[in-house]
Amino acid sequence: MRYDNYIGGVWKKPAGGEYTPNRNPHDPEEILGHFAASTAEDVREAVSSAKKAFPSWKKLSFPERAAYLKKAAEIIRGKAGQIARDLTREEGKTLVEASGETLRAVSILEFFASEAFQPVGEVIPSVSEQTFLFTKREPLGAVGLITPWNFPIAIPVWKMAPALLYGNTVVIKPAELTPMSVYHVIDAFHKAGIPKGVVNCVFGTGSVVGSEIVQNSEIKAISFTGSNLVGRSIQERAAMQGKKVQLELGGKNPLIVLDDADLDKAVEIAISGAFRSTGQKCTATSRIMVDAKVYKAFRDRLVKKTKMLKVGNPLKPDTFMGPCASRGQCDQVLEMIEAGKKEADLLVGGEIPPKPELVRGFYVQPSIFENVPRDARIAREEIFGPVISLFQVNGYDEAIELANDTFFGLSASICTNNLTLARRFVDEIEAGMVHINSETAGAEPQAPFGGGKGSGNGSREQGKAAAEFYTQLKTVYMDPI
Ligand SMILES: NC(=O)c1ccc[n+]([C@@H]2O[C@H](COP(=O)([O-])OP(=O)(O)OC[C@H]3O[C@@H](n4cnc5c(N)ncnc54)[C@H](O)[C@@H]3O)[C@@H](O)[C@H]2O)c1
Ligand SMILES: O=CCCC(=O)C(=O)O
Repeated sequence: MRYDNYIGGVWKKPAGGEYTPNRNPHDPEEILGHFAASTAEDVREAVSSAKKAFPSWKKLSFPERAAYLKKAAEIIRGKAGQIARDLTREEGKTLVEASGETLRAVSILEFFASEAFQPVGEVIPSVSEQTFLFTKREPLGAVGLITPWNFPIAIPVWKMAPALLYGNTVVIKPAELTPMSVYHVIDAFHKAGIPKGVVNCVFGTGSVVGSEIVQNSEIKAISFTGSNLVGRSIQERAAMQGKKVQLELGGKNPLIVLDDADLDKAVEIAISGAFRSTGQKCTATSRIMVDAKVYKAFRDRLVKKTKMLKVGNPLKPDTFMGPCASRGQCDQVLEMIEAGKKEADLLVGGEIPPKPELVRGFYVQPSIFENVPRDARIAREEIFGPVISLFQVNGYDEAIELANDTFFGLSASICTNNLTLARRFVDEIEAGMVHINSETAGAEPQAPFGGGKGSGNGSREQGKAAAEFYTQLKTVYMDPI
């Protein structure tokens, strides 16, 4: 089946008439559908339809706009089973995770719909007793949303929901690898009766569709999640035009295990944080610093549990870890593992799983290295795959110093019962999101999401923080005549 762009409230064929197959990473022979391979002309049409729809969308009340979010949430919930299956088939994460992500998209829509009933702006005391001084938040206009493949429904929704609630119109470009999940979201908004032009979706490549969104002067702001390289180039291009930009980039997230930690719990936290979604989360655990007093006990339990993880077809209920999302991603992970073998000691994994039923898919074993030098590539570069580097440290001070010795600053975790050290960790770790006795991955829609250092540009998504990006403040001095 062919899937077209959604522009001005209708499904439209791409100007060039070209389509790209969407393949299942478990078995790339299986094609989910053919998606529009759009041109810059398609983007310009989408932007002009978003621009046209903006004045009347902006005029609706918050609850009126929120009603469309609520309706779209109901529609997605109603077919969550089918959407999750498609998500697994196009991205490769397990069905359990895909179902969780689909329902998370529903929660995000519901959260932002509920924000319609929260105060926006503030009343400020004026020096004049006559003056009513207040701020209001106004939408920016047509905004461009560029999303990655690793959370193919949650990330698009966590950008669309606040953008729309605060009165912006949207042009979204999903990742080439995972267009189906966004198709389901757009279809839900269409069925919810969203006014024409408020939501527009253009499928296609970053270099054509993404680039046109970035450079189009009618796009007032860009929210981007993806790689560092692309994000920084978007920032540069957008800055030249004075556009607002939000960047969510990579991570190299540390987990510290102190000598008083519950080791079984710490192992669970490490495995879930590092290997779920095949390690393809910006928040995945990738470096683990373990106190020397418990290093051997922790390492042995971690390796034993990792050997027991079931890697395989992500649609099967007993599978723990599916394939990488693409051949390119898999090759990149294998290349980093090969680099690791030269730099450190491999404890487990390190290969393509030797199972005949997996040879067509993009599979790699969950892998753990130890004796990793701190300047090794596997210690410094984002791998975006199921690979852990273990470090033996002497106490908290060495652990925190090593944890902070990275270009990135997205998420971090510590396992300890020591309140004093947990508190120090909160203050001293250079990360946007901090976990005590829970894994580095995971996010709730009502809390701000984002990182510092190389992981972004300081902007935060979700929660009340989302309003900062999708609105501008207007300060009003109101006096009687
Ligand atoms: N911090 C976060 O919240 C977060 C979340 C998910 C993924 N990521 C990061 O994303 C990366 C993996 O995702 P990816 O491979 O999809 O990243 P990517 O940067 O290649 O692509 C992200 C999006 O940008 C588009 N794009 C590519 N080139 C473009 C260009 N020149 N102009 C405009 N758009 C362009 C792509 O088509 C895609 O839609 C990882 O590095 C990961 O850490 C970060
Ligand atoms: O990959 C980035 C998003 C991470 C996330 O949503 C999670 O950890 O749950």
